[in-house]
Amino acid sequence: MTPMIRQYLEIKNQYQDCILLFRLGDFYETFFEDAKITSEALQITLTHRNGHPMAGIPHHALDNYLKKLLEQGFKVAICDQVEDPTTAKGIVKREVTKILTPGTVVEENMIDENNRYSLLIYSYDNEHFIFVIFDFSTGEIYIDSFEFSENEIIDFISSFSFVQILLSKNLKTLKSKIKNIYPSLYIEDLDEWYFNKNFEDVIKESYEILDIDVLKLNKNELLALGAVFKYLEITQKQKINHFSFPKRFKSSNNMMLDSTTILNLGLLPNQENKGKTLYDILKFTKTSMGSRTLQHWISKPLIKKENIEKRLNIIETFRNDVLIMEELKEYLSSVRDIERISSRISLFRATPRDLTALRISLEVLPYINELLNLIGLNTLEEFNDLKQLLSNAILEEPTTQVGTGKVIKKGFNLELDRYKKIFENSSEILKEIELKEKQKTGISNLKVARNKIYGFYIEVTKTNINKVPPNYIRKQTLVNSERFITEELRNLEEQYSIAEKKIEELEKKIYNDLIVELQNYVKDLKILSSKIAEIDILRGFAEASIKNNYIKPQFNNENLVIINGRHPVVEQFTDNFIPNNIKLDRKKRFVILTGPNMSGKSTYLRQIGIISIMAQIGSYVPAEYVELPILKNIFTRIGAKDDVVSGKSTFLVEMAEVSTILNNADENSLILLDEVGRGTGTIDGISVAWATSEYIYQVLKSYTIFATHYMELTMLNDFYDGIINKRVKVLETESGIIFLHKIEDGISDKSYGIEVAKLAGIPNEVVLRAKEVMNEISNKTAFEEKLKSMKKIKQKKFSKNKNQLKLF
Ligand SMILES: Nc1ncnc2c1ncn2[C@@H]1O[C@H](COP(=O)(O)OP(=O)(O)OP(=O)(O)O)[C@@H](O)[C@H]1O
Repeated sequence: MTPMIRQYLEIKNQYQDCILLFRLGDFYETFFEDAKITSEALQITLTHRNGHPMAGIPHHALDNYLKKLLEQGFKVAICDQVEDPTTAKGIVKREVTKILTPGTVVEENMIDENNRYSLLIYSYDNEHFIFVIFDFSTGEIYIDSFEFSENEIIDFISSFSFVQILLSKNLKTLKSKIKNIYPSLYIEDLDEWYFNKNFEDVIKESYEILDIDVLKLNKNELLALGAVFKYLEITQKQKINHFSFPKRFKSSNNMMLDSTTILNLGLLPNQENKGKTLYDILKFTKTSMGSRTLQHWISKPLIKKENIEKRLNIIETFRNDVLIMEELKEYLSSVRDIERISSRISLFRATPRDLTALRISLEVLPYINELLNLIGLNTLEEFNDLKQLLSNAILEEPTTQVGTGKVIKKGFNLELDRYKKIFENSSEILKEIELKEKQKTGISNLKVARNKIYGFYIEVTKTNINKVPPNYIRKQTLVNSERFITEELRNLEEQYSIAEKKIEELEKKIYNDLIVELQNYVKDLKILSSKIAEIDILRGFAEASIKNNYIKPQFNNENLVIINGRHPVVEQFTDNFIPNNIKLDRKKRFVILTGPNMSGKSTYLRQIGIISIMAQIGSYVPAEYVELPILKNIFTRIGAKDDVVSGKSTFLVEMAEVSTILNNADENSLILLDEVGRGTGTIDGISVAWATSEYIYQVLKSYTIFATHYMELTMLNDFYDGIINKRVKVLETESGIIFLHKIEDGISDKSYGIEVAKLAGIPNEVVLRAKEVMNEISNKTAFEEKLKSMKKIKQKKFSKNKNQLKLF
């Protein structure tokens, strides 16, 4: 075994769960089992060295390959040479300098603008769970305690696109469940010691605070938070200082929408609905910070009137000055991802290009401020010192490689400038020597040049070789020429290589010192980022409101009124969208909506939910007039979906969703129900739907829209004044039915199922036969009898069980 392989094995032994990329010359090599895995994962050649399997990637292409390895769920350790190979005695010293997992990538070329959330789950008893969600690339962190079942945890996971999950080691069954459902998601379990020792110190150091009480977390939450920082310190091999204080999921300032509602209402994009969500419609943002924050805003609408109105008023200000709004858009387009750049500064991972991007971003701030000033909005801090520092220190277009002398600007460090000067007139020196040698030797095509490997040389073509003087020392033979060196060139070379080394050393040191200085600005830069995000989003809301003809909503305690409301997404994809109204108040608060399939019930239902959410994130809304109560929550039960993965039937999923609603909604909630009870037999279905409606109406007193095919439910109106019936208008013509998509008071007289089947292209013979069958089995008198018997059901009085578990 060679000493190098021995060194490799020693290091690999400490990083057994990682693919170890071992720096060897210009390559990162993998050996043994790692080589087999990497060659397959990266589609690179598997070779052999002294009989050992080996596969390598060129060092300059590292990021590219790393990205692929991380996407496939590997943990990667980068092992670098930590001393200069030219001066090393014996084998070069190597150390692991970085461990990467999908949740710890921050490099600009490896990630897109979206958040990269990791989730840590900690439980001391398998009943109480602490969740920490963090984005290492931006420094955001959220924490809270939940009493979830494993299935609820899985639901929670499915509502976020996590890039990595960390679990305390005792959660074995949960780990295998998650692994089964998300085989390519990166999951790691953490030993017990992560959660029991030194948590206070690591948290205090990370936040630079003296007292952890300021975080207002309980002991178990602190343990979980401590584990996150320990994990990051160990993998990143450095202190972690760029996180903001943890926020709670459950906040008195925000509505917490559950994953079902986000999905049902099409609020945020996922693989299937990309381009057709509320986010896509409202995304007029120009900065990455704005786009990410917009997603947060949508998933957590505000519940305090003054906060909502503050946003709406800023939109109004922008709308009043469209020119300023447009100009601001241009400036915002030049603002780069300051939030992530500052994270990278804090982690010593900022590239020279990051610093240029930061400078360019800061340079537009005065222009942005000028505009904000003109319309009376708060201006941003301009960071003049920082801007000056960056502009003095970094070249306009630096290279990515620090140490090449092409990063630090002239004038920033005199010593560096002195060494760089040697190279400045090198081409003239070469020309001088060349001329001198030509004259001396009489070789007219003699060339003097320098390259990285051989240094200075004199090149003479083979035809002139007999004219070469004796002081020329042969260095290299090429096909048509020979290269020589002289004493003079050798001395020069020495000077140059000393200068080159010095430049490398100095530039790296200067750059590093600069980063340390820039770290002082990170906290304030994060505040700047969030302010820019806010301006960016609100400017975008203003633009969206003009482009799509939205109006400013109003708020009150009683009425939910939408006049000529539209579905903001469907209207974009429909030629002639028909607007609709709704008028509810604290008394008339429950709508039973009937109408054929495809007539527009779901669209109507959803548009009421979406308009409420738009209003509460502070956006203008698609309608002619909107007056809303401030909702504390929105619950939805829409569409039938099987949960194949956890083996639950459609009906069970549906009932679980209804149960969450019944346990959590109240008079400040909006409930949207579409076809509850459909997954079971008709009689059961009607009964469950009936009882559910009564409970919501009497006990919860939530604003509710219930779309249904069960005509029987329209009878609820006979029992309760506040339950009203609405239907979708349908035009019957000779050639079939036409959906008018207009919602009006009343009960749908027919379900038009056969007409819809015809529209869908069911063969005519089948349609005709269905009509025959229907005439046989539908018996009008029987239906009327059934309705009468419904009237005999006694009005049930419910009382609320106060001890219900609240999820959010
Ligand atoms: N107000 C409207 N104006 C114009 N077109 C509409 C409107 N509402 C719905 N539509 C069109 O009708 C289609 C069906 O609407 P939707 O899914 O809401 O019907 P539905 O009654 O809920 O049907 P199902 O009961 O089968 O779920 C939509 O995709 C849309 O193209």
